[in-house]
Amino acid sequence: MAEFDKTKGYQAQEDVFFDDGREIELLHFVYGKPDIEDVRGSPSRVLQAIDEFARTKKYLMNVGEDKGRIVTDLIAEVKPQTMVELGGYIGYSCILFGDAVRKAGGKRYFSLERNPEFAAVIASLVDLAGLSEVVKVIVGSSDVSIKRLHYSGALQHIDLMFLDHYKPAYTTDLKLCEELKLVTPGSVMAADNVIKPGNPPYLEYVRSSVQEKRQALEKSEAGSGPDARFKDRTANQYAKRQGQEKLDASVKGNPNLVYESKLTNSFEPTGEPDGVEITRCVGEEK
Ligand SMILES: C[S@@+](CC[C@H](N)C(=O)[O-])C[C@H]1O[C@@H](n2cnc3c(N)ncnc32)[C@H](O)[C@@H]1O
Repeated sequence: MAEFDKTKGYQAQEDVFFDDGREIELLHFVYGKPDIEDVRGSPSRVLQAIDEFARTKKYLMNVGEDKGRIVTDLIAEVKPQTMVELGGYIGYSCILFGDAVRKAGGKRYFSLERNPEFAAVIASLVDLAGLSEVVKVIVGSSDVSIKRLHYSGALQHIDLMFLDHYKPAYTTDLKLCEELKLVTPGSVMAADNVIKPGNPPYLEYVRSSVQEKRQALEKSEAGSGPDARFKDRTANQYAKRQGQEKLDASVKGNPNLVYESKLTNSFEPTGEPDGVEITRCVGEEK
């Protein structure tokens, strides 16, 4: 693994590091650039402007360049027709990966974002980047949006999914996608932040054999709260807007799907170690 380039480090993450007005400040920063007309229509220039804000003004919880490259390489390999991201924030991953999907010949990038203010920021920056034909921003909780997109026929299969939202929801949303047959053999998942802050229940699930998953399902007593292995800070990250989060404990998934899963180590844009778990669905046992 290459070293982290300290000259590119984001500002340090504060105690309150989002939803304090900085997302709108970012919009003013980007649209106030003297060369804004050269930025228009250029995904890489929009990303540069976002990075500049996060390096010189305030931290932003973006995937960043290093982990971003892991996923853009994956997009070039998988060539997804349809890619879904869970958690869009201000649109960094959406612009980086939506552009990569378009370059790889793909048709659709769905960005699912629960906070309507953040979703509006994503839509504005996606438009600025000239990606509105490929990217659809979907406002709402990921599980509700996945179901609606599925039942409306707008989403029939997920070729590649980037998980980067409420950490305890990674496993329940993956299981939901399995149940709806959106994730089938051939689907690939890339999960962010599996080192920082970490996601033991998700890693356990995607690294389990079919046999282990069937056994776990038989003795499953999952409640609607987050798994106790998450730290309070992670479990309550969105409490300001959401209060006590509830997860759908009735979602069983499809334990018969065979996964091959591997961690790629990398860095947060601040330079802290993190990793992306890449999981390939390679078959289904009957
Ligand atoms: C780490 S940020 C996403 C960063 C983004 N993927 C990037 O790299 O540019 C997580 C985002 O997920 C959103 N989020 C959290 N839980 C969600 C849920 N259940 N459904 C949809 N969005 C959610 C938050 O509002 C936040 O904007």
